[in-house]
Amino acid sequence: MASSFCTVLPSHVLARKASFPPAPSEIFRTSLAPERFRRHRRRFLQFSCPKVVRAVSSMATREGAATVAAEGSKIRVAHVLTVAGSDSGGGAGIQADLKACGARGVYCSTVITALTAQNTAGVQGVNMVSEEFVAEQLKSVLSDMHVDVVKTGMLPSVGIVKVLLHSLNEFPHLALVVDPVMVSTSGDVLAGPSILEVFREELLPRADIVTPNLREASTLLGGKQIETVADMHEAAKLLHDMGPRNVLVKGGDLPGSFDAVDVFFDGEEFYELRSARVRTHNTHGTGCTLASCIAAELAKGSPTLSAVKVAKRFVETALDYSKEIVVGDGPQGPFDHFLMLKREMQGSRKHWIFEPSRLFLYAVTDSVMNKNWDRSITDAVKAAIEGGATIVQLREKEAETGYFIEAAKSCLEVCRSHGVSLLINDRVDVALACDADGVHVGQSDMPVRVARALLGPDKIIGVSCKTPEQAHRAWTDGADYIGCGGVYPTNTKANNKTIGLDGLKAVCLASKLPVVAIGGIGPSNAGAVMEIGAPNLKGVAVVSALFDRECIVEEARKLRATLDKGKTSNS
Ligand SMILES: Nc1ncnc2c1ncn2[C@@H]1O[C@H](COP(=O)(O)OP(=O)(O)OP(=O)(O)O)[C@@H](O)[C@H]1O
Ligand SMILES: Cc1ncc(CO)c(N)n1
Ligand SMILES: [Mg+2]
Repeated sequence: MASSFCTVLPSHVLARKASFPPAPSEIFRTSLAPERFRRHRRRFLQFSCPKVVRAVSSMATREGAATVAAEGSKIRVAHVLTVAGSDSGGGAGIQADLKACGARGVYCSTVITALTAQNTAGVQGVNMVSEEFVAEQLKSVLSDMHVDVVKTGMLPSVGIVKVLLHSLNEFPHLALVVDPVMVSTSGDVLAGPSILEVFREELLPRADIVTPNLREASTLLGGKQIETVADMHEAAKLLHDMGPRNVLVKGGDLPGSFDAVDVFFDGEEFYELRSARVRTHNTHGTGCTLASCIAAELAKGSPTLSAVKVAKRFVETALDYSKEIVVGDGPQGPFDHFLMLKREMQGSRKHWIFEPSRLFLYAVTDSVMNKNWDRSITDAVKAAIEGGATIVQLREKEAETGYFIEAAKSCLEVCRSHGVSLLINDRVDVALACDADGVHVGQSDMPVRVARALLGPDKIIGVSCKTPEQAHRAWTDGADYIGCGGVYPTNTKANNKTIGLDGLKAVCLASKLPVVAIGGIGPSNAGAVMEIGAPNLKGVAVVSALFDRECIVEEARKLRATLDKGKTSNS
């Protein structure tokens, strides 16, 4: 059988590799930037079996999907090897590299050159790994794994640099990102002046990009003063003369600068990359993260300047998200690569596992009703909760997005303070923007699987179902509950088929998920609905019976009393 193998490698590697298109029915490797790959995808695919077609099609179209190759039904992922030191504090070095690659969707293997005892106060100790053992780690990884880009951080001795150069010679196709780590921001020496010569003479000429901070650029250039953006241009040019294909002089430490300015030079053009300077002490590991992100983007196939721009934006965003987090008591803290810690630490969000009993009295808001009764969404939600609602869904079909997000945030505060979950109808984007507890989708809204992929594992997803088949699908797609109806006729939804108590019962029996009944339910019939005798029917959802009434609190109390009564008589 003809075997098919295709690899998309960064454009800079393309320059070093064979021509395109490769011959069919032979093992081929080619190297294409994603733009070119997309254009040539058809030609690629005609050589490949259907499984390869599927794997390869998804890889160049999904942003951040770091697949670089398909072989039969197997998919190879973009892969960065970091050769760096460990930071016990977890903010810089190997730990930052792993997190950065993880956050950018790229696999990361590690060759550790040194162990540092380090925290937010500084570096307390360094324990170098022997040259032999660095060589052994390199051999283990490179002899077995398909690495796309090597990224270097702390290289504490000339011997270790030599060992690395030896491996790079054996694998000339590997792209190389050099972060010339020398002194930590706390002022501690991570690699002494003895390494300068081998850096200048051998490592930099091999690099696709080198990313010194101001101090490192100055040291590599024999002590040149770098105090202005103009000096950074000059330094980038002089460093480029040493042989790397591209240079990025980082200005994180540029004195008196309102922006965080980095200067990129590709040998022809200079680019000043500016971002807002985030006011924070949590900048430990920015350099390692930036270089790893660049490596990750190169591994996915980005051109170098794009990789640098994405990496810089990533660092800026992560710093902004983490500006208030506190991890240690020292002057320079780490930041959160996954943009999650702040939310967790604020303590407002409790990660409860979805508890089906929450469906008991499910209040669904309606923008038209609120307008008719001249109420804000927040006031309506407050009243429903006061009356005993156990979960709230915002169903704001007409609301403009900006207004909807603000209203949802305000409702979320109310809900959180009462331990009530808040879901958003249909609008996954709004749920994400305000960090709601989940969404409720209809059969023609965003599919549950897609919503789950966007929202992650711990958000609640409910889906409307009228039939046992839909209920089964909801389960296999990863929903948490189903909304079943309309049980009785209702004016809330035009042309909505009524399924009656029999239809509700059929869906409950077929469903492995908890069910909430909806459609024309109020205090007069809620009892009958709950009496159908399905253990997974956990509650009723109401719209008009609450929100199209003068006093929401009173109506909610009445409903709650009916439901509570049914519960006690059944137990
Ligand atoms: N406060 C800040 N706000 C925004 N961006 C910043 C800030 N500080 C640094 N950066 C950016 O972070 C990246 C890393 O630059 P920096 O000069 O901090 O590297 P570094 O000194 O090698 O970092 P470290 O040694 O702490 O890992 C650059 O793109 C820089 O512009
Ligand atoms: C291990 C290690 N590598 C790099 C840096 C630079 O931030 C650091 N502080 N520690
Ligand atoms: Mg650095």
